[in-house]
Amino acid sequence: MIGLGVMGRNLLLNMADHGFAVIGFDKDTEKAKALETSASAGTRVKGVVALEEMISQLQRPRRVMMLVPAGKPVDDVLESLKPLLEPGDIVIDGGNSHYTDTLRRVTATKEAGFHFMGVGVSGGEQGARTGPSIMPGGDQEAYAHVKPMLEAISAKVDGEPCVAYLGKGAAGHYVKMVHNGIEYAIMQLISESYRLLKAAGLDNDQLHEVYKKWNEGDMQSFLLEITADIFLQPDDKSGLRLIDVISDKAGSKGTGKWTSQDAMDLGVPATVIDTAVSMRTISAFRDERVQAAAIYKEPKIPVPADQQLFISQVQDALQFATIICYAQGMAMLHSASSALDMDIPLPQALKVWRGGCIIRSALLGTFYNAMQQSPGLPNLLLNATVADIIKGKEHNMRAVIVQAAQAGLPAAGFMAALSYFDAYRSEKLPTNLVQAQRDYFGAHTYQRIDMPGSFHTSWQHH
Ligand SMILES: NC(=O)C1=CN([C@@H]2O[C@H](COP(=O)(O)OP(=O)(O)OC[C@H]3O[C@@H](n4cnc5c(N)ncnc54)[C@H](OP(=O)(O)O)[C@@H]3O)[C@@H](O)[C@H]2O)C=CC1
Ligand SMILES: O=C(CO)[C@H](O)[C@H](O)COP(=O)(O)O
Repeated sequence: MIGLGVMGRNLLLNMADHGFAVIGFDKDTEKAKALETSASAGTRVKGVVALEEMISQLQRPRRVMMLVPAGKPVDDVLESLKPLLEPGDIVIDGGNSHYTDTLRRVTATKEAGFHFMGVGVSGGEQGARTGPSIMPGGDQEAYAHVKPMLEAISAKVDGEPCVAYLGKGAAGHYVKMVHNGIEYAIMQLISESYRLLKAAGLDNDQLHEVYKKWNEGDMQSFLLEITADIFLQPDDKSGLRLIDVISDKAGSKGTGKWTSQDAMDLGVPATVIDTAVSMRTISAFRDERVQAAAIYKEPKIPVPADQQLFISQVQDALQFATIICYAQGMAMLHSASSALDMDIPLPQALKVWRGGCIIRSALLGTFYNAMQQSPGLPNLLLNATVADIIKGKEHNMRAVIVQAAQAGLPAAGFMAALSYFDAYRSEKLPTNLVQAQRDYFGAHTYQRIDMPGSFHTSWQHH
């Protein structure tokens, strides 16, 4: 393992726990030593400070994994490995690399004679240590060599490993990118639900109870579970709850933005993901928001007095919108699979996400069944079971948006989800007017509903 940070160190110790003899490389002697001291008793873990020493001790074909920051560090590691590797050796990039970088590296390393695989890993620190969700793609021959180990260290759901071969080329990193886009979107929706519930008067203890209860039902998910926990965390510096002293400026490393950018390139609407990315961006404009808050006062319409009813409406709205996030992400994978020649097995991607990863949720079982029934399904919203859930939540979704809009509470993610739904389920959209406008000013032509072909009109000024 190259890169003994949060993910690399924990994943390596996980491998050791499953009986594999492992070596970790770090330039820093202390970090290399710390790896050995943190290993479980009886495991075979070695920390080294020279890459040559690590490579020379590996069995052939050598299996080298890196978990370093995306971008230049991955290229640097590859450069330093090149003179040390032999034909047939396997290099795995387990980080959040952009899939186009992975494609470039696959080609470059093939010329050098060794295998390069992009493998998405999700689960954070704890998941890496005890069982992450793993998304491999690319070279099938190389995958056969690492499959037993990846299956051993992955999370398990109903005894099945949360790892599967997810397609050609950079499919592993592509699926991980979309996973992160969905992650951004669901986190945004949960944060909006938090804002709405706070406006209805809930304190941190009540918020904890609400999210805990939601997490016990059919909405069960990792993100709801940690959300419930967050409201109870005390702050040792202020004596307040930690959530109340955390700045509202949210950071990001880019995978959500990449998902949105790629959705645009593919021509697949991923509006909740786009909104989540934009909302993180607007969160960074703190100074301007403070100025704007002084100019534009919140409307004086409170959210309704019936707190229990409102909580149940928000619960339904959150589930409705969360389903839309998965539907948009899966529609993207459906399209990318053929457009980018990756042959992504969509049911397998859902199966891999059922455990270990940040977006794991009880809903994944329903989605997996939907995709198993019809693997070519372009959108989860077209599945009958999913449609029944959506129809059951639709009324409350609308009710929450009306109340959020009247109270002046930001709920862009919820609104994006409903707007997408309303457009997707519309047999007729008003975009006939857009076509007329394009032809009017730019002679871009239009199609008619009553006969085939392209038409242009010399539009009259009236
Ligand atoms: N943290 C998370 O929850 C998740 C992270 N990821 C992805 O996994 C990758 C690693 O993330 P994470 O473990 O959190 O990051 P960390 O910053 O914790 O660790 C990165 C490690 O890479 C090492 N490193 C950096 N540059 C080089 C280099 N050129 N050569 C050798 N080693 C290098 C660092 O060493 P040093 O400290 O000495 O510089 C450090 O040990 C990233 O791509 C990240 O996006 C994926 C899933 C979840
Ligand atoms: O890949 C992950 C989880 O699946 C990482 O935690 C990722 O870094 C989160 O993205 P960001 O830092 O942009 O919020």
